[in-house]
Amino acid sequence: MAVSDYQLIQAWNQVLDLSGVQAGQMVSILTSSSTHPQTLATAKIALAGLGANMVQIDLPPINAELSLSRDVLAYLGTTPLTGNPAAIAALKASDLVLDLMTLLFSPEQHEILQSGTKILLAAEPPEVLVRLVPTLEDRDRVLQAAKILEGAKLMRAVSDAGTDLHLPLGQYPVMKEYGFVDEPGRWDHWPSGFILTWPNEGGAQGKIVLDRGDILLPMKSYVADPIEMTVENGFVTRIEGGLDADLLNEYMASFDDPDAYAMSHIGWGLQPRAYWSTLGLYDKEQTLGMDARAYAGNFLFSLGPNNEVGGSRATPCHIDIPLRQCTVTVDDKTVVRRGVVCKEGS
Ligand SMILES: O=c1ccc(O)c[nH]1
Repeated sequence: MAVSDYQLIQAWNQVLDLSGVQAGQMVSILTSSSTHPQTLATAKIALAGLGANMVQIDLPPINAELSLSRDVLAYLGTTPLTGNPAAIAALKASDLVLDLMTLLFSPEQHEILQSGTKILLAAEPPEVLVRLVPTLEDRDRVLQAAKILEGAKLMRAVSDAGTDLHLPLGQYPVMKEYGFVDEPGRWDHWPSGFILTWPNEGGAQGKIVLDRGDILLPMKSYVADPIEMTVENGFVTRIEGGLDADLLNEYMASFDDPDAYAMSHIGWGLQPRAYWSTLGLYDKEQTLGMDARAYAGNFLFSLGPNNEVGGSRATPCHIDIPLRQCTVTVDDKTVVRRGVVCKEGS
């Protein structure tokens, strides 16, 4: 429901403070046609109140003729920044980029981060931003989980529905999403609150069963009939089930890209203020579904790109699938038991 400008300015103040924004620092606001006007207007007021130096870079939307979905997280890789050296130069010259457009998983994002610039993505609607405004406790929770995941050799996910997934680790770094950018060169997403990494190339093996009620993104649907995925040597080789499986198969086949079936990021949700049920309360185009990705106790796996962590796969097809009721272990620690986050990875 509607958020007052005052409330959203307060939320921006909290996020910018946690992100260490100082008076005089250079902040670029990256926008496009999908940018929410209230999010933009209140960001500018909060930045002015901090005495930050700001510029807005507005870019035309792209990929409309290529993407079957209007969701900005559905079709990745090329972005309105691709091939725009003037805009990239401005962002690299900034201390912080507020990405109200969505650069996720793009080569340009890497280039900008490597210059030391921080990037904070904020594309959910104002009421979700306000409800899930990040806190230091959110960061602590994610950093605790990162301590367990960093250096680990194996993640496993099992469920009564039949999931039994073996995910060797070590090749890729851990990504911590807690909603603000407190170090140079860091990317984060407000709202979030989850931990992720990638399985070793070709290492993921086993079976994933999407049970009734599990979520498909960007479809933004709750699975009605179970979908069974076979994972062999890091790729999903079979997707079987009923109508949901048929819909997913057609959508993924439309990319005509074998990399779309590669295992992408894996991890679990840690955000207590996010809910599995929220997705059902929004029109599909009103949210990216970050509640679904972040709710505490999900096992979130993804298909498609791994360029985010230096891999070679930049497929535009990106599917995020948070599962309920899974038990997730990292080496000998249980981090989620039947959909409930364990304290300290007991
Ligand atoms: O914040 C995000 C959003 C989508 C995704 O796949 C990962 N992290």
